[in-house]
Amino acid sequence: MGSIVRFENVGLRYGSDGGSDGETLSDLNFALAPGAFYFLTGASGAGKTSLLRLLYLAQRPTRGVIQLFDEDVVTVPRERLPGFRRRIGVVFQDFRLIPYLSVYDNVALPLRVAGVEERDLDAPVREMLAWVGLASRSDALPATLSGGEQQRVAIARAVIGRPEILVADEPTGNVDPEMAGRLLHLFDALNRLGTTIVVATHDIHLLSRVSNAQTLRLEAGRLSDPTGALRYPPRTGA
Ligand SMILES: Nc1ncnc2c1ncn2[C@@H]1O[C@H](COP(=O)(O)OP(=O)(O)OP(=O)(O)O)[C@@H](O)[C@H]1O
Repeated sequence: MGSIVRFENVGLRYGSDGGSDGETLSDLNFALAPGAFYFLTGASGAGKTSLLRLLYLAQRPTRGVIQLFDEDVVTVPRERLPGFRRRIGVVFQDFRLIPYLSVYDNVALPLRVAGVEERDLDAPVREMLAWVGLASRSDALPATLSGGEQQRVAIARAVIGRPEILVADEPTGNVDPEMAGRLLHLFDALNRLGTTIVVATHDIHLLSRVSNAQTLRLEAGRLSDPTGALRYPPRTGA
């Protein structure tokens, strides 16, 4: 125990070209503490999305060890990956809402996939829609929503299954500062319920808006540690 995510000597290279220095991500060594809030910052192209894709198991590293929930997820059999993915909520940079499903059905989707009975769906879905301020838009199709509203649907869908980790890639990228503040407030509230949060952003103004957040910074595929977040968290129960 002690960490919920652990990267050891992780590197990622896309394709087969490039020499030994052709990696997109290099020498990543860090651990994330359960229940903590992290911002991942860095310039465009620094590798933020790539690191998040490793974290939510959309991409395997070229080298190194990645542990989630104290298990090695690089060598784990493929059929076990969905079980890990269900424990991680993802807010994609481009939302990825299902265009032909209503707001309600988009948010209900993870519960339906997890086999929750229809009669048990309604209350949590309506509660979540109210939480993100979209109770009155539940029948709308995504294309009829504003960018900020779509972003909130994406967030509701990511958190409805009560993931242990929430990963969000530029979740305030398309909204005005007021909406960005509201979305961060949602993440903060979720964090207070115990969810570990990782938010990638190149908007450094966001960083000061969550009082207990730590910052990880990527520069050309390597992590630096402005707030000391990378120090391995103390092991409990020692
Ligand atoms: N599927 C891919 N195949 C090849 N190269 C890729 C792929 N995805 C990303 N890259 C490259 O990896 C580097 C890092 O990209 P990444 O999207 O991870 O950066 P980022 O920090 O998230 O950028 P942004 O803030 O612009 O989203 C870039 O040079 C990009 O071109």
